[in-house]
Amino acid sequence: MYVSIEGIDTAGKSTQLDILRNKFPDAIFTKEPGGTALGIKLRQMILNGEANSNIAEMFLFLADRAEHTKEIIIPNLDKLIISDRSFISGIAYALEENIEKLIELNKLATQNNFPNKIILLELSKDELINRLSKKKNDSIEQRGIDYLLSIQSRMKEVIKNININHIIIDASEKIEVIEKQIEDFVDAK
Ligand SMILES: Nc1ncnc2c1ncn2[C@@H]1O[C@H](COP(=O)(O)OP(=O)(O)O)[C@@H](O)[C@H]1O
Ligand SMILES: Cc1cn([C@H]2C[C@H](O)[C@@H](COP(=O)(O)OP(=O)(O)O)O2)c(=O)[nH]c1=O
Repeated sequence: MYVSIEGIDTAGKSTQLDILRNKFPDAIFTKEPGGTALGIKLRQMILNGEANSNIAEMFLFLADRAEHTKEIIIPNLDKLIISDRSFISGIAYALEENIEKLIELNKLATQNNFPNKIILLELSKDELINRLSKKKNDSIEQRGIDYLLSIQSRMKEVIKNININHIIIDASEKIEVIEKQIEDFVDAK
């Protein structure tokens, strides 16, 4: 089963994934971008802001996703896969582009391998401001609060309209409360 944890920067994905590694020791843990050797190079280029074109940046993420799908997702579909981000981020962060067109591009990149379950960690504006203030912001995070909140809204729009089993969790809940909700959702048939 392929599960994706989604959420804007600082939503708490890495924190939950560190806990999930102990709960699901046999699962394959991965991420986008950067889940493959090629993806690591692509992620570095992107986060260093090397793409001047937003469309070029989008295609770099699609290339990461295509490589991730071939190298990690498809070979492990018989196991539990838990990924830090997926095509949902790909659609949500490409703010200027049409969602339907992006779904088609992501179907191509993933060879129609979308997650079976999606977990969205949803942040309030105040909590986002609080958390971003505590870290060095990369080129995407430097685009600001309203940019990230509009991405979060777009994530919710895509998740609610695409027919994939999902849960939306309040990311400002206590870490252990979020953990329990995630584990129950992943364990549910
Ligand atoms: N439930 C939570 N409550 C309060 N702070 C949290 C919670 N989850 C994560 N954090 C903190 O928020 C920051 C971002 O968490 P992180 O897991 O790195 O987010 P992401 O991987 O989504 O960018 C970290 O400082 C982390 O300790
Ligand atoms: C997967 C993906 C991520 N992104 C963004 C989300 C993050 O800002 C950045 C990835 O940085 P990363 O540090 O890997 O994620 P996070 O900050 O959540 O730990 O790229 C896209 O713009 N498009 C995509 O397709």
